[in-house]
Amino acid sequence: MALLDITDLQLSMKSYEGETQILHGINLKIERGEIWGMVGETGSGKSLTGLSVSRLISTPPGRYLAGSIQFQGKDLLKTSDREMRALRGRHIGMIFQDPTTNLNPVFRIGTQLVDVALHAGRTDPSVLGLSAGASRRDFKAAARKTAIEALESVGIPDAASRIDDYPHQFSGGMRQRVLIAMAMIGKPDLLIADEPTTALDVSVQAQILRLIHELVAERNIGVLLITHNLGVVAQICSHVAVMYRGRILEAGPVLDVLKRPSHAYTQALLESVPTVHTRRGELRGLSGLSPEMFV
Ligand SMILES: Nc1ncnc2c1ncn2[C@@H]1O[C@H](COP(=O)(O)OP(=O)(O)OP(=O)(O)O)[C@@H](O)[C@H]1O
Repeated sequence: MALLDITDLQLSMKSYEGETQILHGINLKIERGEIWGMVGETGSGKSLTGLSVSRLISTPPGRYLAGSIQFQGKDLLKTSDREMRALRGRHIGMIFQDPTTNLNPVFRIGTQLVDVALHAGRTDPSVLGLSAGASRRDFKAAARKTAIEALESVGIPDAASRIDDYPHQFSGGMRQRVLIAMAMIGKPDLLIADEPTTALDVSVQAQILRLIHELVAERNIGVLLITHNLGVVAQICSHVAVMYRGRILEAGPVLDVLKRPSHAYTQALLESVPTVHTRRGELRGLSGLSPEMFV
């Protein structure tokens, strides 16, 4: 059984203009230990695919027209909201783009991490090293200890005292580490990361990618990494899925797809990446390519 098995996922969204189909039959299988990069131009449906797996799309305006999302054999599209809340934060971790909007500025880092640890602990006390009968006080103490360990595991020095800082006392890279710690606190089996390094400068971006790579190797989890950046994919992904207008055009091991792209769109996408040798005016755009050329 695959860790995550998305089959023929079709999603439409309603807006004031009417209902539009956004995902046109997504198929994707992620096993433990794999880091899947999902690339594609803006609006191709990457984020809505990730949000579907986390079941964070409200229905309405969203509507699933067909398909299933099997997570460890359970169809997430048929899972109750209550069960989904328990899965998120425990079995499915999430990291989103901008750490400034995902950390609450008025609460200490520790308060926010402890909240997440307590949520995961309520679902499964073993995450905090406790049994179900543990007292409230035990839960609180264990959640704080787990929060400090989580900060240490993402490389925050002096975690035991930094945990009482406020978000503004952390740099952008450190805040993103906190969000990774938060996503990993429940010891998830699957991590969904949507543009986790886009807001960071290049050297911090590389550190964060290295950290995600290390966590995957250490904990043998599966990752869906959504990005518009092929450089990020080449750096840490084992596999890649190329999206275009709500469809996956091409998917497979990263070396195969990037070295021998079988699709004209993937080729065009690769050619559009600037290199140090690209001269001004040489950049290739993707405009003018219609989806009919590819599907
Ligand atoms: N709430 C919504 N209601 C209606 N349409 C939406 C909604 N959210 C997204 N869409 C549309 O769905 C399409 C896919 O959006 P999505 O955010 O998944 O793209 P993306 O590939 O992640 O793009 P980006 O790289 O810009 O984040 C877009 O055309 C977008 O306009």
